[in-house]
Amino acid sequence: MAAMTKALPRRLVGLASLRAVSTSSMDTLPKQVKIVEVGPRDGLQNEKNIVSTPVKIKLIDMLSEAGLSVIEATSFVSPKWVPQMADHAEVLKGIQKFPGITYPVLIPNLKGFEAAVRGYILWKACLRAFSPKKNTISIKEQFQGLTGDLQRAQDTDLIPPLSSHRYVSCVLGCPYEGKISPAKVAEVTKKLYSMGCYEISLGDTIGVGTPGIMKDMLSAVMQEVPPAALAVHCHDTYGQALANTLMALQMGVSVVDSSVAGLGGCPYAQGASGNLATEDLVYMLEGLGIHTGVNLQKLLEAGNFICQALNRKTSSKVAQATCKL
Ligand SMILES: CC(C)(COP(=O)([O-])OP(=O)([O-])OC[C@H]1O[C@@H](n2cnc3c(N)ncnc32)[C@H](O)[C@@H]1OP(=O)([O-])[O-])[C@@H](O)C(=O)NCCC(=O)NCCSC(=O)C[C@@](C)(O)CC(=O)[O-]
Repeated sequence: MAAMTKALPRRLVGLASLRAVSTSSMDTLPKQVKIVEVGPRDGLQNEKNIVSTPVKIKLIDMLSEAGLSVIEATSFVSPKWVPQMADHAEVLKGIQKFPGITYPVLIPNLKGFEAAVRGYILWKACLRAFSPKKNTISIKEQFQGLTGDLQRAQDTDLIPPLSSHRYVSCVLGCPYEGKISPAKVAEVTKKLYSMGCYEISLGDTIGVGTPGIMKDMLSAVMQEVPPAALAVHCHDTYGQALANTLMALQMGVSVVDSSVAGLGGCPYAQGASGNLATEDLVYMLEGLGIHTGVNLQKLLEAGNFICQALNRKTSSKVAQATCKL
């Protein structure tokens, strides 16, 4: 505790007083959590005004300096649908590649993969459920497309089968279908796991879940897939993102997606608001004595930088609280 207090400026030392908590429900928490920072991609993709490439690069560099070990840098998607990500190649070229930090990119199809192989680091793909033209296709059809694309990409020898990280979206509620059965999420997740995905991120894309729904969903998924292969990705539409994430941590998940300043929202999911703010996640984890490797002060600076560039207020409660102190 002393080390953490020393590293924090005075206005953040309130953290230390939160660290003593140890109840039986907290005993199941992981000792270390890997935070996947999705701000530069999931966070910015929803911004109507195009953010300049140098600003994106500076943001990613600041996040790297804050100690985040995984930063989703951009996406190789259709610029027709998501113009904000059209500068993907320039962003990847411009960022400082810090040793030990990975900069995954989101790739929805073979076209994106082919565009990305020139300079990118990790294969990351999402189910194509949110394209306006594709939202009526069945999960079976999506799998047929994904299996074909993944196979063709692997045939190039550029990616090993196990380097695939995937998203399953709308796991706690869907803008088209409403309630989603935990058994269905388990079925889809199991299929991805059996295809060799090393990490499957379960997304509450529209942020409608509550901890009880998260618990039911994860209980079903964990019958099929080990917690070590799971991540959670919570949006904060109803203010439940942190509580839902805590439930997942208590159930053994140790990889969490979040976004600096709580930026974000899916352009194809009506009503979806920002992601869980990374600052709030780090504050909670440090308060619980869970190691993140993130310097909260530097993270707050990165959040401040991007909020100024976007001319908007942060959605992070921690950032709001500390700027008042
Ligand atoms: C879904 C697809 C791939 C279907 O792509 P498609 O099957 O080719 O169909 P399309 O009609 O949408 O294609 C439109 C045009 O885009 C081109 N195109 C197609 N793919 C690419 C590509 N990779 N790079 C560059 N161009 C591309 C394609 O060739 C075509 O060009 P045209 O023939 O009209 O000249 C496409 O519509 C697309 O890229 N849409 C955007 C998808 C996207 O970015 N969604 C948001 C990410 S999901 C998310 O944020 C949720 C998540 C992951 O964070 C977790 C959560 O919260 O749950």
